[in-house]
Amino acid sequence: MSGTKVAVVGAGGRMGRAACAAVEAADDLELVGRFGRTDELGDLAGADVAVELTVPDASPATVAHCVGRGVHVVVGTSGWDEERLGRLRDQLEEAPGVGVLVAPNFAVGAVLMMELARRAAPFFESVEILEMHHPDKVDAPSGTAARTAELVAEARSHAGVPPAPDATARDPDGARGARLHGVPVHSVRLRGLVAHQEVLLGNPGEVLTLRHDSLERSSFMTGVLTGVRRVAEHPGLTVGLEHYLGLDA
Ligand SMILES: NC(=O)C1=CN([C@@H]2O[C@H](COP(=O)(O)OP(=O)(O)OC[C@H]3O[C@@H](n4cnc5c(N)ncnc54)[C@H](OP(=O)(O)O)[C@@H]3O)[C@@H](O)[C@H]2O)C=CC1
Ligand SMILES: O=C(O)C1=N[C@H](C(=O)O)C[C@H](O)C1
Repeated sequence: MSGTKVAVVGAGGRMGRAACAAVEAADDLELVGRFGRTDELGDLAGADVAVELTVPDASPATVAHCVGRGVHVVVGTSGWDEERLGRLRDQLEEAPGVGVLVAPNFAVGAVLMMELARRAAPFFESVEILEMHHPDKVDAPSGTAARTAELVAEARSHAGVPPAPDATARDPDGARGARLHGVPVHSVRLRGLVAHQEVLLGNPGEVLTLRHDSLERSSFMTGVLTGVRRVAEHPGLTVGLEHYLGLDA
């Protein structure tokens, strides 16, 4: 069955294998290429869309190669900070019609958790993020936690919320976690876990906990396929699957 031609880069990895299987199972998509670390990307086997699921060190060059060949890209790899996104935006200006989706998290529940955190953040004195992943993950904090911190910080700044109270005066071992956009982020790596996050929001006398659990990688596949099907309709750079789901209204 032919349809949108899809190549998966990072095809041998945990996510890459799941993405190949999901594309193969979809009647409207055709898996034309599986690329690993040592493969020449070339013309991406004639793909219309590449799904990029590698490692943060390799992702920018891989995506740049695809865009240079006029291939739309759905990027799941973490590590896309503002500097990397800025370089990609510049490249996309020279590639009109090419779409790139950078999705910090493809799970619908995680996208909703981030959106709910953004909305709730201005109503609470304190916000902290706890992200928990399998111990084979190479980067910390997770891309999801980084994006959540950014959204939370933007919402609080826009609403004029003061910094969260914190009397800590001595923390020689960094027990208070990393600070991303001023939001404390705590990373756990534990055998048995897949991908989990809690956003803790506190006020006097109350705590709201927003929690999402990806219990298996199938949780990401609906989002991957949505990205593949829609990326050509969104030329330029889109950050976050919410923009393809109508959640940005
Ligand atoms: N957005 C989302 O919803 C999700 C994002 N992720 C992210 O996706 C990425 C991949 O995760 P995961 O599958 O668990 O990781 P894995 O380590 O299982 O897979 C990464 C794969 O990329 C390959 N690779 C490394 N460099 C290159 C390269 N230059 N070209 C082609 N392939 C390359 C690796 O090959 P080799 O084995 O030879 O090194 C490996 O097969 C991570 O950044 C992770 O954070 C994960 C889950 C969900
Ligand atoms: O490496 C993972 O597993 C995951 N990576 C992404 C991230 O860094 O946020 C998405 C999800 O958390 C799983």
